[in-house]
Amino acid sequence: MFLLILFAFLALVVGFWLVPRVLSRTSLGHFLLNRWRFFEESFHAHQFYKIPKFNQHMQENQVYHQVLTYLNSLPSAADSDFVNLFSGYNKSNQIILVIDAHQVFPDTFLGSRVYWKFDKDCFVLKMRRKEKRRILSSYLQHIHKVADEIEQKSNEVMLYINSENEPERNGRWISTPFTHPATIDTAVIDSDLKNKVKSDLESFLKSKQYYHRLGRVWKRSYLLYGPSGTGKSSFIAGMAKFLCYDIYDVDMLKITGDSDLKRLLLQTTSKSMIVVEDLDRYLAEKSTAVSLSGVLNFMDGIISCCGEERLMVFTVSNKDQVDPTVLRPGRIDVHIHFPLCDFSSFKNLANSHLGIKEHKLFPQVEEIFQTGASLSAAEIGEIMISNRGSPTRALKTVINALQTNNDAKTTSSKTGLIHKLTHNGSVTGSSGAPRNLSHSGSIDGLVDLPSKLTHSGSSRTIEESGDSGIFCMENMHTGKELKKLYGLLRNRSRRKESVDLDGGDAKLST
Ligand SMILES: Nc1ncnc2c1ncn2[C@@H]1O[C@H](COP(=O)(O)OP(=O)(O)OP(=O)(O)O)[C@@H](O)[C@H]1O
Ligand SMILES: [Mg+2]
Repeated sequence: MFLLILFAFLALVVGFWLVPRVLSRTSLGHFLLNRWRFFEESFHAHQFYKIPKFNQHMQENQVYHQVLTYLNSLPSAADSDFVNLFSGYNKSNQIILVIDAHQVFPDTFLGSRVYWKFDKDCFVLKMRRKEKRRILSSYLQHIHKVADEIEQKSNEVMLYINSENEPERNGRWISTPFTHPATIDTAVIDSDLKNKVKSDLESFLKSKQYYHRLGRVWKRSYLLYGPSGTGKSSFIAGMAKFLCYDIYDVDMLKITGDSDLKRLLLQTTSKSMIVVEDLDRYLAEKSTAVSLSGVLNFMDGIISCCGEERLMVFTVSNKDQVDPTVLRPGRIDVHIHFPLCDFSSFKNLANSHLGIKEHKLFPQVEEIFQTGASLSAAEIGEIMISNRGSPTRALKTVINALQTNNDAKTTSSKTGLIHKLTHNGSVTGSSGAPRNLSHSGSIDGLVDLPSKLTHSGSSRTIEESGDSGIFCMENMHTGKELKKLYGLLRNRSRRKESVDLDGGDAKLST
């Protein structure tokens, strides 16, 4: 009898305490649970919903994106057999879990169990047929809400670039998190101008009803114009971060024609910025397969209504050389001028780069600016970064570079060709058009139109310095050296062709 009681007691301990614990810690338990679920589920009739990544027009399906965000946040995603671990985009010490393909993710909503299966380009939702009327629509709304909240919290901006046109590829845009550190506030431009841009963007965000009442597409186009290295691209980054919009950076060289450009536009989403940099160069050189009319339709054609709440941003170095039809209101609503540095922007750069508000060399710098010398913020900024350990050396180098720029201008008025020292010490050549002397930065379309200003088209041309490679500014501090180099390069430039480096693609230009 005693043995029987002992045996019964042991059986109870094993049955109620040991077995569940062993099972919950072993893959056997996991296996049995899955089998049980499968068994139980097989008594119900199910409905399946497919959510493909792209629709029939190859546009990204927003529901797919939301489901992905939602599933990644579910505890069942972390518990699945395979999970991808990635480092955080903005915080490298953060680990992000991302679901893996071919896994099944159970979820419970309003007391019903549903299952998600994930394949590379498609999600499949499985739910009991008898429950679909009760939960489907509110479940999808729930996913939308949760995904929206997660995205708003993450504040993450994505950069999309267009790939080559490969028929077997689904969609042409390749995305990566956009982690550019520039903001509108870090741009060294007139602070009034910054505020005007910010309030223009803010009022755009609130204007959906207004645009629709007028029968207009809710979009706004910006033209950023000015010489190379004046901060146009960095400002675009700042605008995207300000709006929390994704950037679609259109590489016109990879587009095979007008209809290809339209297709690309169709594959963009709303709440985004479509960016075309150096538009003037593509149009002038005819280096893209897109025609002028293709560009005009892209900017303001009937197709531009697809995917509202959009900003289009174009950069050019010299807007006077762009066909006026490209610039008409509607195609371009706001013109922002990015001038070369003046003394005031130089002081802002000295403050941000060297941490100095005043210096005994400032009067000398001001004087040389007054003579008409000027360099881009990129050039002056780079000199300051290279010499940040010694503000005096940095200022002296800036003075020398400005002096050289001035000398070059004087010579160019005779020879018609300017050679100037760039930020990294290399020598640039640019067309000899006169540089403007207004440096305040201005915004047309919103306020005054600085149409009287003309700017030299300054494509960044780095001239090879022969055997020794590109000259480096860090090694040169005296005006004598700079002048010697300038003279040497002037002689060389008459004989040699130059290498045009732009966006990393080296291209010979003569
Ligand atoms: N106004 C500015 N304020 C702050 N930094 C600037 C400014 N202009 C240029 N820079 C700095 O110079 C570098 C080049 O700037 P950016 O690429 O934005 O110039 P860009 O006008 O787009 O030149 P490009 O026409 O050659 O593409 C960046 O590192 C940027 O931080
Ligand atoms: Mg740029």
